[in-house]
Amino acid sequence: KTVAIVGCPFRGGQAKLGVDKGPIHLVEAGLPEQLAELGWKVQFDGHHQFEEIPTEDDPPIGKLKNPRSVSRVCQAVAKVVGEHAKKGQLPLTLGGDHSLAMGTISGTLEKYPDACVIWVDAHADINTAETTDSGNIHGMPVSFLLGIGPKVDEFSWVKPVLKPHRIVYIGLRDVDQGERRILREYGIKAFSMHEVDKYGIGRVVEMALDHVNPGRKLPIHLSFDVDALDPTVAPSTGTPVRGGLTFREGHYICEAVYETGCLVALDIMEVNPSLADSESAKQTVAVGCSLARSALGETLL
Ligand SMILES: CN[C@](CCCC[B-](O)(O)O)(CCN1CCCCC1)C(=O)O
Ligand SMILES: [Mn+2]
Ligand SMILES: [Mn+2]
Ligand SMILES: [Mn+2]
Repeated sequence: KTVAIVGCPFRGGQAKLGVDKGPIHLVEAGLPEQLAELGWKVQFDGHHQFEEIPTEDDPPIGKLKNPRSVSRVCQAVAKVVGEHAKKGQLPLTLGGDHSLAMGTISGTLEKYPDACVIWVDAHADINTAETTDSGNIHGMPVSFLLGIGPKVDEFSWVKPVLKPHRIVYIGLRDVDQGERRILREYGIKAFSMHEVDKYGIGRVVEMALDHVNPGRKLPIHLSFDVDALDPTVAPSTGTPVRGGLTFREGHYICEAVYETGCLVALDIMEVNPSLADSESAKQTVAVGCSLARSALGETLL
């Protein structure tokens, strides 16, 4: 089986410099070789070069920042991920900020329209053009994929391919008021850190899978934002929030998803190697690599 590494050095969905260097550091840390070690055929045709749209040519649309750049890059990513999936490969997208998931999930659902999404994150990333306060599109990809909120012409290429009952969240602990309303209104299932504490990660993952993939028959797209982990575990990321998943809880999710045999696509997002001292940056990159390995079959015994 082939894993196709899609390196996406992109930071337009948010304001901090450095998250575009995430893919470069993950690859330099040896991720391709580590996956080959696991028995995967690894295809990595170099990081994708996205031509930058100069900021003066990409003024905000309403509150949305860098809209044209985000849209263009995500559309390119959707094509690339879709192509790899159609070739029967498993696309592993390395971010870059989480706005990229608009592209990756669009690509996956083109090949696997029934795929379900497991979204591991401190945040719901479901703000609409109306509810966002930051205008940072990395806080919005899920709303575009669901086709909810006011239409934004720039993003008309994003089709409403995702259904509310086909996504489940694990790790939420920083959800805006507008997002809480949307989660309730659309009946979207979310296991926050409260549920992780209450039931334990094993039960939470089982309940999450039972919700989106009851017979374990549907393909799974796992979109992992490293800020789901506690900042002591993954410090070098743009929007850290205390009270997150332990190293083991994060890896358990990946191991359990792999065990279903349903994984068809994986995103490792929001690794920003420039936000902390080099030790913490290295630690965060190493965690990104080990999460990917666990989701792709690495076991402890
Ligand atoms: C919770 N929503 C935030 C963060 C989105 C994080 C995106 B991710 O990809 O890293 O998950 C924060 C919105 N504001 C809340 C009030 C204080 C300032 C930030 C947003 O900008 O929409
Ligand atoms: Mn490629
Ligand atoms: Mn996110
Ligand atoms: Mn997040």
